[in-house]
Amino acid sequence: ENIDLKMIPELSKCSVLMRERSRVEETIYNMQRAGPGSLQVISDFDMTLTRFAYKGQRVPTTHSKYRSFKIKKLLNTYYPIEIDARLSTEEKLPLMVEWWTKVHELLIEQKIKKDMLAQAVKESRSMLRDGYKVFFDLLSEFQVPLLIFSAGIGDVLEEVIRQSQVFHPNVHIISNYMDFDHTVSIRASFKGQLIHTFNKREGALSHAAHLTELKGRPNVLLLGDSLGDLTMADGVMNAQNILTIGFLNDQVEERKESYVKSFDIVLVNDETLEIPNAILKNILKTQEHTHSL
Ligand SMILES: Nc1ccn([C@@H]2O[C@H](COP(=O)(O)O)[C@@H](O)[C@H]2O)c(=O)n1
Repeated sequence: ENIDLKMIPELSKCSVLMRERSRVEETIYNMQRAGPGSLQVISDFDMTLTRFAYKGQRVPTTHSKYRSFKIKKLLNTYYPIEIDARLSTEEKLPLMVEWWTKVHELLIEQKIKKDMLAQAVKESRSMLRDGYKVFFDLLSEFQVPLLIFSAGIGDVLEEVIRQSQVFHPNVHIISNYMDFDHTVSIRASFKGQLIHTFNKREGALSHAAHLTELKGRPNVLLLGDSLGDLTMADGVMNAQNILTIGFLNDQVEERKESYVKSFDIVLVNDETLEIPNAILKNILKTQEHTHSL
């Protein structure tokens, strides 16, 4: 027994691609039956919860809030490598570590002050995707944990969602955090193990797997914009139903095939959270699960 996807008319839009429609139907149906208590949402941040572009211009990522000429130069060198469909993940890995390490060093050199962070975010052009409020508020209302798993900068990410007034208690974050040292001079280094686009599996196993708030929730809605994001649910114990949604923001023709092969639902050049919201409303607002109790 499956749900009828006509119940979610948004999925018929031409920007929505599905490899196996019946699998999507079955997974949403299973999630609906199991109800909110079985669900967790795991999402990437930059270019997944935030917009990729606005009015033809790239929206800054958490790293680029502190944009300097050198950081921009690194972005121009390494971002094309990150999204190059002709390179394997193995080939990209050392280059990603190199990129993140260099940028973190540059950020440390900038001697960022913790109390200047809020102002920096306020002045930046950071933008969550349209529909973000519905997304965050809905998950909060139904007490569904949202794990934001980001290779960006945690302190900046937190400030973006705080200023957007959606940093609800059900939000949990795994990211790269700056280590502010207030005792000597205010100086920043980074805490813990580096997270980049293609090592999220390690973070999922070492951190996400131990978050008590996520335990006993075998159904996962996963949102990402990179193939590396697909490993974010690898730490989920006894997973039952995983529905993956991939935002294909850039290099669309070159990457379409691999995205459709890898994600259950692919959203092409969609700057909104309309589709995840429609699916969540269907899963959470249906009365089905109450009948099955
Ligand atoms: N110096 C850098 C390094 C990375 N990025 C981009 O940020 C994204 C990582 O954050 P997620 O929340 O998406 O995990 C990554 O995809 C890079 O493109 C950057 O802008 N500058």
